[in-house]
Amino acid sequence: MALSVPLPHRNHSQLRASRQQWQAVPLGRRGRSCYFQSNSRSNFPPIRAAAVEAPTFPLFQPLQAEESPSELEPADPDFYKIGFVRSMRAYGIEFKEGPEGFGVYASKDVEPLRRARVIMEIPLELMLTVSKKLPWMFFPDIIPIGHPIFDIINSTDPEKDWDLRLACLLLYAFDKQDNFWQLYGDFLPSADECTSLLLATEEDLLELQDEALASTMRQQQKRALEFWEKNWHNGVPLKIKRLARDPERFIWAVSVAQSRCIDMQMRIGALVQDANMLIPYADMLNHSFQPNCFLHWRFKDRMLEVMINAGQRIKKGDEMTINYMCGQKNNMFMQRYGFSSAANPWDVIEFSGNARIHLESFLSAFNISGLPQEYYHNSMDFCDFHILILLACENVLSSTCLM
Ligand SMILES: C[S@@+](CC[C@H](N)C(=O)[O-])C[C@H]1O[C@@H](n2cnc3c(N)ncnc32)[C@H](O)[C@@H]1O
Repeated sequence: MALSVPLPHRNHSQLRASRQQWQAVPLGRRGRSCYFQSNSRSNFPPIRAAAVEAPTFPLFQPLQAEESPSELEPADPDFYKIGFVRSMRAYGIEFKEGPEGFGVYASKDVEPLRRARVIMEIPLELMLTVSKKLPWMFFPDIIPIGHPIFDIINSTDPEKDWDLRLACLLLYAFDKQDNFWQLYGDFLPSADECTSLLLATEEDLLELQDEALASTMRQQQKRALEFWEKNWHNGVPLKIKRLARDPERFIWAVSVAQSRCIDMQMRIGALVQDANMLIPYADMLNHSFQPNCFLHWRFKDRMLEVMINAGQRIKKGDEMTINYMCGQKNNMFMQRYGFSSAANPWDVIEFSGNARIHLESFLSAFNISGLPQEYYHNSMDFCDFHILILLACENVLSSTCLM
């Protein structure tokens, strides 16, 4: 898809206003402190595009400054407590909430080590897991045999409907007495806080100014709505009805599934299965194209570990991040997570003209002493414009250029 980066500028205040209808969904982040009450929920822009106004040539604009630590609020102590009593462990990190929702931050300096270092341990029992292929396997096995939610899950398309299955499991977990997710659900973003475009109104979608993306999202909304209508009709038993009394609740659950699911392999006995997982606490890690952390299974102890990349120096207050999707353009990030990034190295500007930029001038502006051979145009003095745009991204500069 010939999508340019950044995505077109959007008017967030208009978007917020048009999202009010979704606020009826009951779940919301518990213990939201005075900071948020006084600043209102509109601290969460509903849809985040990478775009900022770009009146001048974007190559020479500095990247936007990081969120200032002073805007972050510590997570409610209950957020830790509910996990700690179930053997979730966190080392040298803290969870904080800011205008862009929750994130994970270093609570102390970390010197670079030759080996990766653990910052979170999350027991398998706390995760919600559905195998990717038939026969559907759930872990933990919370659905009793014969429960009608299993028939609903069974009616999904094995190839395409992973998000609907996970949403059903999540809604079931919220309803199950004493299930961990009843407590953890209080810390998930509510419908007006969630950036997923599944929750966007038609007005929001029109403002995307990306007809292909808007049309994909309309189809996804229709698919989720039709699924709810088919399975939550008047005749269903109360134990199904109460899981999602209205379509908004179901579509919210699908958006949580889409924006928080991690695809991993899990091992049950000798069997290794591809699975879709909702992993509490690890799902508070935000995305970066230059992540300082990664996820790692310790099968023996049925633990998922979040680890700091080997050799990484981390300063107290730094955000810990993982890479959600490698090699995907911004339209995919918007579709799945509701944000895009000007720093996405996989999004190139399609440039159809034959303009070239004088290489010497460009290189000296960036203090670069040379480029790999394949980046040069026919003549050694000029370089394609789109290559220069790419090189302006920090990622590419650090990995390809001889600075
Ligand atoms: C897995 S959750 C991460 C935790 C999330 N911040 C929260 O408050 O629950 C993914 C969501 O976080 C937000 N997010 C993560 N990384 C981001 C980034 N680099 N830029 C903007 N939003 C991001 C988006 O709303 C995305 O849908």
